[in-house]
Amino acid sequence: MNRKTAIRVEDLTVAYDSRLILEKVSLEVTAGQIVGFIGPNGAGKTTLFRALLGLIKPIAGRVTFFGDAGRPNLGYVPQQDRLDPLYPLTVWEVVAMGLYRDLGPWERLSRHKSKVLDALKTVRLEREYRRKFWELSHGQRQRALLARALLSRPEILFLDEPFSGLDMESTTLISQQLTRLKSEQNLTILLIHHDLPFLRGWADRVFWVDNGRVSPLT
Ligand SMILES: Nc1ncnc2c1ncn2[C@@H]1O[C@H](COP(=O)(O)OP(=O)(O)OP(=O)(O)O)[C@@H](O)[C@H]1O
Repeated sequence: MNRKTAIRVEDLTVAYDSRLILEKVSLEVTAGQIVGFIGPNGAGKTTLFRALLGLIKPIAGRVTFFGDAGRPNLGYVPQQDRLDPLYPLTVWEVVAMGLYRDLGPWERLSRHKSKVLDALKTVRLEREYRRKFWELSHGQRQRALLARALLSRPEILFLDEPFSGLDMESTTLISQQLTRLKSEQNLTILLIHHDLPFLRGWADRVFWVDNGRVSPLT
């Protein structure tokens, strides 16, 4: 494996209680690629992402990043329905959370205003920043969550159904931004999406998740 392999998964097995969800999954993701995951509801796509992110402990197997260089900075945009709807934060505050990892203990967020503003501009939300996050449309919220993830400068970005419920305009905006980040910053992007023709046309590779297995479609 060389630096060009962003993620290497070997014989990954994940279970909830005693129920096997993923069984001996092996795959590789090349750095700087957009990789789609598709499969039936409940097949284990989110579980795969959570295991790769280190949020669930697998019962067996190994995940290595960039030739075993330790855990890189991983960005994650979960499905919106898994967020806490009571969050009373503004759009600005939600996006600025992407900076927390970089801030020193006494450093003030206000020093980084321009970074937050740039991130908001990337997803065309610069005029919405004072609004409450939960007052935004679904598509605008998705864009804010992407801006938050990008602000943390991930080396690998995981997106769980980033286009679900989005209109054409937001889908096009987000997919164009992701393609740009891939080309300009060699960002590795993994996403779950249910539209196979779209994935075939846009992603570099597509994996099918079903029956505990993950197999390449393209
Ligand atoms: N925390 C949990 N505890 C127990 N079972 C779980 C947990 N999370 C998910 N599951 C179960 O594991 C299976 C895989 O769920 P997962 O969310 O990974 O599927 P998915 O492919 O992402 O589905 P969808 O396309 O519907 O989002 C499902 O049967 C689900 O009910």
